[in-house]
Amino acid sequence: MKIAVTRPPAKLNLFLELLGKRSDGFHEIDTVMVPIDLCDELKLWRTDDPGIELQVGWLPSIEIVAARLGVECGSPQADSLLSIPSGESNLVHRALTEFSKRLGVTGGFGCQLHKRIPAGAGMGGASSDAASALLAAATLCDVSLDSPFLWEIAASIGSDVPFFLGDPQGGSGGGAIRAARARGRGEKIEATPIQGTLNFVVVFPGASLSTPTVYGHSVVPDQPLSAESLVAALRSGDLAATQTSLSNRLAQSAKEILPRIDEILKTMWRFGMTACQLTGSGSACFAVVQSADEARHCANRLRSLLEPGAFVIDARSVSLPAGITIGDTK
Ligand SMILES: C[C@](O)(CO)[C@H](O)COP(=O)(O)OP(=O)(O)OC[C@H]1O[C@@H](n2ccc(N)nc2=O)[C@H](O)[C@@H]1O
Ligand SMILES: Nc1ncnc2c1ncn2[C@@H]1O[C@H](COP(=O)(O)OP(=O)(O)OP(=O)(O)O)[C@@H](O)[C@H]1O
Repeated sequence: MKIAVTRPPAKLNLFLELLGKRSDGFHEIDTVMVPIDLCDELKLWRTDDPGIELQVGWLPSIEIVAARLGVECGSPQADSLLSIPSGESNLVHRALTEFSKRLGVTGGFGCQLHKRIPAGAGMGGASSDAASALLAAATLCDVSLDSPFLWEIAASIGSDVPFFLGDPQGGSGGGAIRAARARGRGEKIEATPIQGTLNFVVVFPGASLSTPTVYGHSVVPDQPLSAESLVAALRSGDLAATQTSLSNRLAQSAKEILPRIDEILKTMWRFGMTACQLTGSGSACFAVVQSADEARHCANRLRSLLEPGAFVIDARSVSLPAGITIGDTK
């Protein structure tokens, strides 16, 4: 039996500006996103019976993840942070159902999803899983990875999903999941070259935020900021200019909803991580630091201060082949 194996990456928003409120209830946005080396794990195979069989778990284990977040397994706090749907409300289930319908796939799919990316963190976990499921299903069904209908399905599932399909021109074969600027409601993707690698410290404060709620509380500015200076800094590899061009218009709304975000950012600042901000609609915060060593050092110091009760990692920007590895089970 052929098994597609893939590792959906998380993302960080280095820039996010609100350009206006649309009649469909979404906001017109301008954002720059970077995939990072914090990844879920997804395996997908075809089945004779129609339907989607989805198994979900946490890595390394739900007990270890709960302990780091300082919540008791089985408690309401753990449920709100760690319960991942395995039915139709999982974006992977929705993606595979839509794919099967659009392509007229005979039979169904079996999927094993192991999570590392926190949910409600602004790191695109569910969206990335859905995009990877589409790429894996296309590979198993011999459908080209740059088929326009994959992007249509992705855009219908969520504004962040197309970013994780990768840039068809981005690599040999299926393209690459890499830094990009996204506009519209986030589904219009334009690759943004990064010179070198960015190093991050990421803090998930052990509380999830609802994307619609954060957007709903946000204010569209009269004079929106432009992403151009950040795009130029990324292209030239100018780290200082990148650090001073970070911006996220959703941060104010997220801090009002979850004041712990402001506490985390102030702590990061005090530890010398002055280029720090919220990612996406939160709740996770990140800092851009000088090197991988500094990221490891700062993460270790913050971890000893914040864990249990938060999730602290060092991470780096990545560019990943959208192509999927196909294995065979004996
Ligand atoms: C905050 C970001 O993660 C930044 O990358 C994205 O803009 C949100 O992407 P997402 O989670 O895939 O969002 P969706 O599932 O498409 O939309 C969830 C809800 O967020 C709000 N929303 C989302 C995207 C957008 N451009 N404007 C919005 O106002 C809407 O209330 C929408 O109903
Ligand atoms: N594959 C999935 N992984 C995690 N959560 C999922 C998944 N599918 C659906 N969900 C539900 O979606 C909620 C939001 O998950 P997550 O925050 O990862 O989504 P996202 O919109 O891709 O990311 P962001 O936090 O950037 O908005 C979760 O709390 C969970 O209830």
